Amino acid sequence: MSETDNQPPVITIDGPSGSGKGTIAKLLAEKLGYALLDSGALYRLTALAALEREADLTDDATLTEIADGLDIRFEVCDGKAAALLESRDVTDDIRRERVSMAASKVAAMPGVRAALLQRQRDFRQPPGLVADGRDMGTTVFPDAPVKIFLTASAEERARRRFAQLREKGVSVSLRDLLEDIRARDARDTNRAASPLAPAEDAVELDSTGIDIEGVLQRVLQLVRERT
Ligand SMILES: Nc1ncnc2c1ncn2[C@@H]1O[C@H](COP(=O)(O)OP(=O)(O)OP(=O)(O)O)[C@@H](O)[C@H]1O
Ligand SMILES: Nc1ccn([C@H]2C[C@H](O)[C@@H](COP(=O)(O)O)O2)c(=O)n1
Repeated sequence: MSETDNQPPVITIDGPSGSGKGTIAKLLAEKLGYALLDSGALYRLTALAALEREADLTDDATLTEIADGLDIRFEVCDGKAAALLESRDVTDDIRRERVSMAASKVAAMPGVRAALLQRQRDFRQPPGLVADGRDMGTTVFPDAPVKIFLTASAEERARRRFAQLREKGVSVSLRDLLEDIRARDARDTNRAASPLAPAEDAVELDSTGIDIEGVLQRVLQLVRERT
């Protein structure tokens, strides 16, 4: 496997919300025995901390201070990954819609992104790392040997989220979910700081109509070809 400056290799998986990045990143990390970085969780934790402090979600200086001072940990509890904020298990809280929306605002702040940069790079460890997010291949790990940009149509992503929430017993309208997805896509793509975009050397993979196993097999094929 190619390594830059003797650094452990990184496989980056970027793409819009609901494209399946988190699912594929987790399966791939398990398969390869690599560490896993869910970078979105860092923005969600920052957003939750900001909401709890009733911070102004447009005030970059305040949000940057919150991101800089975040007391967070990731642990595995009963085989499940847990996110802790100030030693409280907030795994479910950071997935709530209010936090999703806040995370997308917080993530647009250049100071917040700068504050979280080194924390993300610190996840790189032997034998390797799978990192999922929006700017893993462009900004956080530009030297990654394998970069994937995973997409799916907005309608398909809304249907996936709808099924996921229905399974959890959460009642939502497909139309509202589609609107939310489009709003988050627009915010993630149009922001000035590290917008959602494929790296020049990323391989784009459209997962519309391909099941999880099918996507995983294509990604594994790419990893084999490029490492
Ligand atoms: N190829 C696929 N076919 C069908 N369902 C899928 C596929 N990939 C993922 N899913 C399902 O879609 C939902 C969203 O997937 P996931 O959370 O991995 O997306 P994501 O890109 O990480 O989203 P976010 O950026 O919002 O965290 C999950 O319920 C997952 O099981
Ligand atoms: N590298 C990243 C990761 C995430 N974000 C933003 C995008 C979302 O609005 C929010 C939560 O991410 P998710 O858990 O849905 O993947 O954080 C980002 O800007 N950069």
